[in-house]
Amino acid sequence: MSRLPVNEIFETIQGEGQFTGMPAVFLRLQGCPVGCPWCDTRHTWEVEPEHQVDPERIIGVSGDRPIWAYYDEARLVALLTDGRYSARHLVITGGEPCLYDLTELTRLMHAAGWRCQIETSGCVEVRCDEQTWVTVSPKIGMKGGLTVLPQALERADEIKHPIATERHIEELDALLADQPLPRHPQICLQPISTKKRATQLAIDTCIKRNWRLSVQTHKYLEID
Ligand SMILES: C[S@@+](CC[C@H](N)C(=O)[O-])C[C@H]1O[C@@H](n2cnc3c(N)ncnc32)[C@H](O)[C@@H]1O
Ligand SMILES: Nc1nc2[nH]cc(C(=O)O)c2c(=O)[nH]1
Ligand code: SF4
Ligand SMILES: [Mg+2]
Repeated sequence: MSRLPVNEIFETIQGEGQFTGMPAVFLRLQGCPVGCPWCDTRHTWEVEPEHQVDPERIIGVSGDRPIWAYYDEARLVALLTDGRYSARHLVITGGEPCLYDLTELTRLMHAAGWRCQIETSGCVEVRCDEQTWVTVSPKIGMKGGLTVLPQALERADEIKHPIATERHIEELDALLADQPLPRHPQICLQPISTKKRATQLAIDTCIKRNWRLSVQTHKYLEID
């Protein structure tokens, strides 16, 4: 068992990537050292002792707050499987969820009949059950000084790249040039912050390359 700092747990529709449209429970873990300038969850970056709260406080209420509570795997699995949720798809996101070893949590959730998906930058080693769907959103040259690891790209079931300019596409090409991808991940482009120009560039590039478009549908729908 280990202690995981949890920022929020809420049920919604997966808004991004290949599982777009899937009812899902989101488990957002606190802490991220990567430092993307356009990050839409900056409140998850720091794990500040003064922002620790009681575990009950972070359930079912979604919001951009830097609070977090410790949960161990047994308590999380008990909560997620006690009948309050209809979804059977768990999205583990953050912050950077792979700062933590997710092997036990994903193993227990698969044993309970759920599908697990991890959303990760790929900048730290991915530790999870073999059956887990891993979405790597590679981060290159961000201000935290980390960069995406070959281990994460090799584990990827999906590569979902946030883009705003041609440079982001060139960076992805360079990253994937000699990289083995044994799981043959689908490559998706995701426009940064639903910006019009970024979206048009993503559409044009996806058509040209036969890649997949991932728009953040929850932002258009104004849901969590
Ligand atoms: C908030 S991150 C958390 C998980 C992990 N740290 C990561 O970056 O994959 C979840 C997803 O949102 C994407 N994302 C974050 N901010 C975004 C933005 N402003 N526009 C588009 N995608 C964004 C990330 O690239 C990632 O795919
Ligand atoms: N609906 C919804 N879908 C999402 N897909 C990835 C998200 C994330 O923040 O990791 C996210 C999110 O925050 N909300
Ligand atoms: S890696 Fe993910 S959580 Fe961390 S700063 Fe980048 S988008 Fe935000
Ligand atoms: Mg989000």
